[in-house]
Amino acid sequence: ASAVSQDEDSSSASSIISRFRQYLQINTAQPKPNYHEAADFLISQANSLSLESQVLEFVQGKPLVLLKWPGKNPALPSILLNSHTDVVPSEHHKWAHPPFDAHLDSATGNIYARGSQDMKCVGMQYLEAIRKLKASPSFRQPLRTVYLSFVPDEEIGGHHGAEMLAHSEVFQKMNVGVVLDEGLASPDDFYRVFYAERSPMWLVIKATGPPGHGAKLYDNSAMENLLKSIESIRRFRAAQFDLVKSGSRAEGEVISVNMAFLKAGTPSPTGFVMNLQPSEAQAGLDIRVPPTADHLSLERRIAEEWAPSSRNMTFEFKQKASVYDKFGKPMLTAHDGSNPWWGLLEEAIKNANGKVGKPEIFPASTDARYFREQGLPAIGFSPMANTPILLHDHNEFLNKDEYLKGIDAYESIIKAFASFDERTSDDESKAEL
Ligand code: MET
Ligand SMILES: [Zn+2]
Ligand SMILES: [Zn+2]
Repeated sequence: ASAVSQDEDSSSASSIISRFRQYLQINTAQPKPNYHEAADFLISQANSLSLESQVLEFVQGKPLVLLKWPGKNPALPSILLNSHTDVVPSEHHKWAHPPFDAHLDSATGNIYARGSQDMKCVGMQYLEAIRKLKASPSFRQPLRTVYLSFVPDEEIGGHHGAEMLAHSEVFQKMNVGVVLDEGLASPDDFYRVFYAERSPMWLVIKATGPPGHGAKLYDNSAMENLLKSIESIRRFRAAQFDLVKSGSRAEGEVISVNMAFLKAGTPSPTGFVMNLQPSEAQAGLDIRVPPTADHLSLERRIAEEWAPSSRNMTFEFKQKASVYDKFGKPMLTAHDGSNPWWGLLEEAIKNANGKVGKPEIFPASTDARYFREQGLPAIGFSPMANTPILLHDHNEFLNKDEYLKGIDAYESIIKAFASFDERTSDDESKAEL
């Protein structure tokens, strides 16, 4: 076939979908993601698009793929399109289609795969949007440099991925002006856009107490001590949830607390010993804290009510992110006239026939916090309208037409961002230095 027909072929909807499915079929599930296969695939995509590429391995075995589309004016702050390559584990047997088959349902057009929403869709959509822009006669080269980062380990905290990137010398040199990262699907036809996120706090509380006969009623057992905490945590959780149920707060505006595990008991070959009260009991809690919440009072509550030493309890944070950036300000990206990127994004989405919802706080956590921490504006956006929210759930899917529409949205956004010619006052002060 001639070069031209090959080009036409690579831009056809079916080849776009097949590349998406190929990426989805790479098993990058935690805790043993196949990162090298994903990196090889991404580099091959970059080569087919003539993008510059490098693999950063801040931690061995955890490649971070960084792609560059150089702009005409490299002095202007660049655009960073971020996505993570890992996905959460799945209970394979509970899925209608195996999570790494990327099964395409011919009747509905739904593509079933772990990562179809979170967030291999976004990573591939960036690339497909660039493919379209490169092929479009009215836009061949961006004014600003566009970077794409495909980072490892987001699902386990991002410490060996985005966090190290954001602290690296490479990142300094990239002179990033704005970051795009993941958002959430929306069941209605409005895309969701996020200007902040809740900080993760993964807490393990542990109770100890004297062991005893299973028939004895006594005070201060480990189980009793832990249950008192759990009662208190449940009251707090219910009060926060009530604010959401009554409509007075959005999901991202309250502190959520959910139990991730309970661990106690003395194992026996048939299960657990029944007539022995254990001397230790633990609970793991996934807590999410809005950037404007009073996190000091939450920490006091943890120390005084949820794990008081007076009740023989201790606690440990498995993950605890700051709610402040490096200037000591809560991590909130401006979403008014003071941030030109916000208006550009909304307008670009509308130009691609998309509807945009009200700016929200992302209820979970993303790598965007590492960029916001550096004082950069970061916007959470995954173009998935008319889609049930299935991240981390069974049968995660994305419809192929919705995926294709998302590429149009990014084409419009990347074009607008990369062409944006006005220096913000911040850029000017940087340029003076
Ligand atoms: C604790 S890092 C965040 C991991 C994942 N994105 C979550 O929100 O659960
Ligand atoms: Zn994600
Ligand atoms: Zn996730």
